Amino acid sequence: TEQIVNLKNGDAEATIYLHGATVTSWKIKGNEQLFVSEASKLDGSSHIMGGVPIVFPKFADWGGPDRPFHGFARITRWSLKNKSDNSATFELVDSELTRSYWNYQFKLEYTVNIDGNALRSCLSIQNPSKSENMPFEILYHTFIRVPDVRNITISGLKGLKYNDKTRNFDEFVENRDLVQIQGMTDSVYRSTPDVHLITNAVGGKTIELKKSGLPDLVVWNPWSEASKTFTDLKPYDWKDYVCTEAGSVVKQIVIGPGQNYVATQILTVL
Ligand SMILES: O=P(O)(O)OC[C@H]1O[C@@H](O)[C@H](O)[C@@H](O)[C@@H]1O
Repeated sequence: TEQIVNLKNGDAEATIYLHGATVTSWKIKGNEQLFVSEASKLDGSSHIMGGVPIVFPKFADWGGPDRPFHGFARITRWSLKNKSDNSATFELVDSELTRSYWNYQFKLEYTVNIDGNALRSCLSIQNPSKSENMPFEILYHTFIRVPDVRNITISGLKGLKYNDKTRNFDEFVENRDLVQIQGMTDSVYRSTPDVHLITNAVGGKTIELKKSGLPDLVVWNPWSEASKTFTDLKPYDWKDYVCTEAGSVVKQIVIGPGQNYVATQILTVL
């Protein structure tokens, strides 16, 4: 059976694993824009450490070791529904396994499309139940490849509240115009604007992250010490990426019977 899907459109290429529907490669003129650790498992035995994993239906811990951290969508094989040269649509529906973690019916439809300098990810989250509301969290766990994480900046966060997981999850207000990564960073910013710019990405370029249906932004980099605690990271990987994770994780989204919710991310190399 097929493990990966390849897309091509002019100068752009992308690869998506059916495992987790994780985009693992996005190249413009041969230049890789995403980071995947060489230590990552790619055989379906764990989530992929890099690319764009999808976090659903819960961000982070959600009750004991039985429930997979960051949800089950990134560790489940999705099915391929449609494919053209430049786009592919994947689907994930509830199963006995997903209901054992989370007892809801659901259908996720995920379309990835490459066009010019843009990678578009569009998720439709559907509640097929006739009677039950469906509460969930959703997040694109994007690993942006960078030459040196110490030189990047992230715009659009000044004045916003965030919870800092490296400091007891306490709440702070961001006072920097441009956020830099100068140590271990694990911040959950809430209600952020729909556009953020990440500077000094591959080739010194700026990446625009545009989101809709995704109010929050998590910024994560483990830095050198914490890196060692991840078996799926190499010791120096932390320098080569920043995670800018567009999501709805502070407040759960609740959709009624028969409703759906659309969450979109567009990354563009400017
Ligand atoms: O190793 P994982 O499960 O992909 O998680 C990586 C990181 O993901 C981030 O989203 C979290 O904020 C971090 O706390 C976490 O360490």
